[in-house]
Amino acid sequence: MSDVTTATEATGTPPDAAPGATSLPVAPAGPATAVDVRGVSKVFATRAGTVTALDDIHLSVAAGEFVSLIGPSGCGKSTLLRLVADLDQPTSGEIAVFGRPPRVAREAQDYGIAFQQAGLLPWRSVAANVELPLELHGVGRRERAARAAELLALVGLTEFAGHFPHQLSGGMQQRVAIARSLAESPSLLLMDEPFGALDEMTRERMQTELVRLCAESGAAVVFVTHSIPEAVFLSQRVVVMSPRPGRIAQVVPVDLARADERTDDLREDAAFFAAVTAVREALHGGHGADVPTRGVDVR
Ligand SMILES: Nc1ncnc2c1ncn2[C@@H]1O[C@H](COP(=O)(O)OP(=O)(O)OP(=O)(O)O)[C@@H](O)[C@H]1O
Repeated sequence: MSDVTTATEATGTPPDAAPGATSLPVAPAGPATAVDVRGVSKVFATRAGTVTALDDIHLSVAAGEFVSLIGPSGCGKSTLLRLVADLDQPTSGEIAVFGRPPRVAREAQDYGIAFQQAGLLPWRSVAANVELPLELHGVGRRERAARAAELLALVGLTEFAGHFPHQLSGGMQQRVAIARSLAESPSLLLMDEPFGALDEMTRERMQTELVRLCAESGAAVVFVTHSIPEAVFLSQRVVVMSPRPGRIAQVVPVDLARADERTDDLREDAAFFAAVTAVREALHGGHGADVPTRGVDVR
């Protein structure tokens, strides 16, 4: 059974921005629920038969809330995110993004996307890739350039603005994709293992920056990860999924510091370790943390 009854009670208004932080436009006020998934199932037809990737998923993500999805490889995390992003359709059930069907939300560009594959346009420079969503929305050249410069500084790629994607490492390309997803200060970010290709130090820095940016801009985030500490550091709730057919096994609330106070010190905190343990136990279905779970990084 899906443990989602607490979903809509989630935190609403994000806290005030940290002093001295880079200022970003605040997402426009909208419906209190960013993502509403009701009884969603997804069955894929393959040559070998059917694969039930998701079974009766119920999940609500409040505006401004950070929710991570974690679970063993193949449990349907990416599929769920793709359905929310309107990259595929559910077999049954309903999804709403800020109260609208995913297709309408996609056309209105209600959300930014950063997926595993960076998906950059190879013929455009790094800066031009970051500017693309702004260009599509008719933002003027000067404003686009200023925004791209700000975002590239944020992801540590200022010196590479004029480079082309093939001249960057996989991790650097991923950072460009993250910068692009933030370009329009979306009210919702859909992120599928966006930090998977980064080295540990860059990854932690990006986590800290992301949590700060989201607190500041009021964006809700649905974040797929294989890392328990990453999920705990970033999230207000961690949704633990069970192996195929993907179901929500448990929703673990993370009661740590306010989002804009989640600094690196938190990673050493007893409350942080307690939350990591709670997620680990949920993943193992109460069987203890020494049972390996395929595809989940417990470090
Ligand atoms: N287009 C597709 N056609 C057929 N089966 C698919 C398709 N996409 C996903 N699946 C299957 O659906 C299940 C869920 O896949 P999904 O990629 O969502 O899992 P995941 O939890 O994101 O996995 P991982 O952690 O390894 O990235 C898997 O069994 C996968 O093989």
